[in-house]
Amino acid sequence: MNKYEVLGVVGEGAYGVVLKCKNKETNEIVAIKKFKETEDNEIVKKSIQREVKVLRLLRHINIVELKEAFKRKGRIYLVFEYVERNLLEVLEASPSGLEPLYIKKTIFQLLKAIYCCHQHDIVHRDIKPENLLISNANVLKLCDFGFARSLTAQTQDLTDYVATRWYRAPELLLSYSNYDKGVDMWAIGCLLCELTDGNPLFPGENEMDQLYLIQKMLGPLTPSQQETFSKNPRFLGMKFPEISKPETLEQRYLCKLPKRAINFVKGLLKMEPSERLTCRQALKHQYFEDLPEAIEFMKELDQQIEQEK
Ligand SMILES: Oc1ccc(-c2ccc(-c3cc(Nc4ccc(CNC5CC5)cc4)n[nH]3)cc2)c(O)c1
Repeated sequence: MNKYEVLGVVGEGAYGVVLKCKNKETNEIVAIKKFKETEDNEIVKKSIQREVKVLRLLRHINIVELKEAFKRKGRIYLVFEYVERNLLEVLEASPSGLEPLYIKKTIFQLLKAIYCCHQHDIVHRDIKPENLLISNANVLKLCDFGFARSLTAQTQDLTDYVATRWYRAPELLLSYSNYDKGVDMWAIGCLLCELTDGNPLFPGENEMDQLYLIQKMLGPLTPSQQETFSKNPRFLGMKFPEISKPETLEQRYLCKLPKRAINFVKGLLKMEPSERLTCRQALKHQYFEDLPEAIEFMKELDQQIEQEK
């Protein structure tokens, strides 16, 4: 850390802290994640190794770049590119929501980042405004893979999973084992709605309230989700309040989103994970068909699909 000057804190969590730093030799501004635990803690060491392995896999313009990793006095440091702001700050500057074209461009960039993750069988699991960085040129950079997991990983060490509740898919709220790429698609649906009017779609105050708000808009849990709920000791003896006045997505966003955008969100917010749009299907959705960068990307994607055949 001698070659870096600490300029401030940009993020803090159970893991440690993310610092804004300047490289004294090059004057480059970077973000450095400093882990709280030393490498003596074997569980933490394995978790950091997994995080670095994931980060080294994911090289993409819309994913924040890991520049280097080093150890000093038993502590591990990850050096990343620094980006000027996050989407939470952009939202806070526009409390009634963002411009429709800005939303479309931002969501399309996020889908490209998640497509890169999903192609490597990596699920981010914590998509939210704080984890979406926005450069001065409005380039989106997905960050913080602290909760990302490889679907091919044998271990299901999910006890540490405390990602943000408001963007969590029903299957994650009900259990921590059977999740897949659909949890990221759900979060993107929640995010698009929030960018539209500045209000979180499902601001649950606890896990029961979260599940209640979801069902109030999207209908009841699926039979298998209801079975998981009834067997989960965390919810023993609990029942959902009667849903007096359900409000559909259409009712809530009819005057705020065009029909195509509402169809797109409905494709992401399916209660049954297997019915949700995949990232590839989302990228090809009608909602993006008037976006020039989408037309170009579709050509590349179709060529890639042809090559994969
Ligand atoms: O596994 C991991 C762990 C950490 C990261 C990570 C990498 C880079 C960053 C980062 C943050 C950042 N810039 C930034 C972040 C947050 C803000 C919000 N305002 C802050 C509070 C004063 C403003 C700017 N640039 N780069 C943050 C997290 C990562 O991408 C993956």
